[in-house]
Amino acid sequence: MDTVIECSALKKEFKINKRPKGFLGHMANLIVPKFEYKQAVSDISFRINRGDAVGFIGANGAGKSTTIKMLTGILAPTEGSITALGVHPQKDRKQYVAKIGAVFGQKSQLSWDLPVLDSFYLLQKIYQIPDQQFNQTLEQFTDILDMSGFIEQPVRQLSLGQRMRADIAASLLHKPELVFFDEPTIGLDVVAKEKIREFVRYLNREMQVTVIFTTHDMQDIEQVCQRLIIIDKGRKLYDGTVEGIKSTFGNEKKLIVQFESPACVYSIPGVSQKLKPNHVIEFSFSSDQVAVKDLVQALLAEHAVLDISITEQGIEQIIREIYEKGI
Ligand SMILES: Nc1ncnc2c1ncn2[C@@H]1O[C@H](COP(=O)(O)OP(=O)(O)OP(=O)(O)O)[C@@H](O)[C@H]1O
Repeated sequence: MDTVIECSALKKEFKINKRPKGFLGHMANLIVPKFEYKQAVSDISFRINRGDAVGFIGANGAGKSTTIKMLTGILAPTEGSITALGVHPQKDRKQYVAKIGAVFGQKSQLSWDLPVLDSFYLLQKIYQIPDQQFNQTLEQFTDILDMSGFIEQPVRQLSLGQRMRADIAASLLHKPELVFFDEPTIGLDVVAKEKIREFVRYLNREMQVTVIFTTHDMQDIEQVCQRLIIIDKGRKLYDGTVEGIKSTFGNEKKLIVQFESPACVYSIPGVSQKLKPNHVIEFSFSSDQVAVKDLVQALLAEHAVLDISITEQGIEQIIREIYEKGI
């Protein structure tokens, strides 16, 4: 398989100036500055193949942005190695940036006061995109990203959703093979998020662009990515399919039963009970250990039941528990 990114034992340490408090401390710091070291990424290795759509997730401060910055060549790793698209992202920066795209949800690459289209023309010059290719790509993106209504407006007048679509188009005009999306759906409403996901899916599946996607929204992951890398405190916690994480960790089920009258259900092995108002009991169990059918049959045999519903752990809940308890 064609490897697009290979990184090995990546480590990033930030040197932080530790300023003592007060005027004297400030003066002392000028003469003998004191530093401390912050380990943002401790040991991360993975390989990404052409055509992959990889969700790169972790709790706040886990080291996602730092890793993405190393992969895009913005930051140099303290230790470890990266080869991406056959080159060294930092040493061969010029060659590398011509082949990659990066979309940062928190930061626009468009000029605030210029109409969107003018920023696009500027990028055409920077990337030296031939007119015919540029016009064709622009027409295609204007259509798919529904930009015709605002493409001539200055960026500062756009809504967040419009700005994000324009930013995505801007980062793709030079037809990169590999695109990094760093929280592209942050702050968007459900419809706007859906449009972005649809477009990234199209990019990955129809245009075979390799996608690395960081987000805190698990719907992004479920709808866009096949593979998931979870990092925690600068280390890789999980690397596998999205389906795999659901089948491995998503066995927890809840059966919510409303009884006709206050019910006392005997303890059932492997099942925990929580009493709720209106004669409702919530039974929690692992589908590995207890079959739903057996549990329902046992309850119906002994009690008059008004209503039954069952809930499964969604990916959101699975990931929350992994962040809280580890793997
Ligand atoms: N330039 C920097 N100088 C010092 N420390 C930094 C710097 N950049 C990041 N860090 C620290 O490194 C750790 C990892 O930060 P990073 O931004 O990579 O996390 P993240 O997973 O992207 O978090 P979030 O989801 O909140 O964006 C944090 O503790 C952060 O404070």
